[in-house]
Amino acid sequence: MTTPGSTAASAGSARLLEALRGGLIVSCQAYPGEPMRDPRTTTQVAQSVVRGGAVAVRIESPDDVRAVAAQVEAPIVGLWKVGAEGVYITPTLEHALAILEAGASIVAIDGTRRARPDGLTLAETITELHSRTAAMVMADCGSLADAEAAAEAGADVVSTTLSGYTSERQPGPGPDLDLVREMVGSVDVPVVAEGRIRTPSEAAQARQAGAYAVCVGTAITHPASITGWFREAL
Ligand SMILES: CC(=O)N[C@H](C=O)[C@@H](O)[C@H](O)[C@H](O)COP(=O)(O)O
Repeated sequence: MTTPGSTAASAGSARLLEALRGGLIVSCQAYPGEPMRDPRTTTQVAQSVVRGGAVAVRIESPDDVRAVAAQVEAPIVGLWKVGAEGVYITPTLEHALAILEAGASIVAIDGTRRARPDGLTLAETITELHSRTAAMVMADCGSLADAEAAAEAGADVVSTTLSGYTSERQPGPGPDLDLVREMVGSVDVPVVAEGRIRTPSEAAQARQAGAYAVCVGTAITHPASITGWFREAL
């Protein structure tokens, strides 16, 4: 049954999706122990990428989401990484709720078919998030089968974020454009191309492959990696 609250939530989601259509989402993340891992720095990076035309920012951890939400009007795709192996991207319902509470309007969660640490299924997690909040859920997937299962489980958006980082697909040097094409051809929710997009030309190719929006992180916001690419070329 549709309630007034759910109608308002779906109108908000439709507006948000429209704002993302064809746009660039920039992931602004610094990893534990790195010099730039500071909510104030993340906020300045987020402000800079919005100035450059990002339609949304992807921000990790409650502290960073809270800091960015206070200063940046662009929508936040929030996530919380717990560890770096297995199910580590917003692994539980509680992590997802904390990220939304901090100010994200979309929560990115592990969208693979692997067992989750809190014992909930992906479908149960998404159902709870939809019933308790007005937020949209982005499922970070590693394969076509993940994306199909995530869309079936109620994800509002699916992404290629985990391609090459689970056992299902080999990581290439660049983005997994084949997976973008496969997902676009198979699921009826928006597909975000994310992962190893290094150049404007690759971002454009992802759009041509059918991506609804394109998310770039390292190539824009991680100076240590970018410096390494240049150093290696010399
Ligand atoms: C696999 C994983 O944990 N990806 C993370 C997800 O938030 C980030 O470390 C990436 O920077 C992000 O996906 C953007 O990708 P790229 O930095 O390649 O443009």
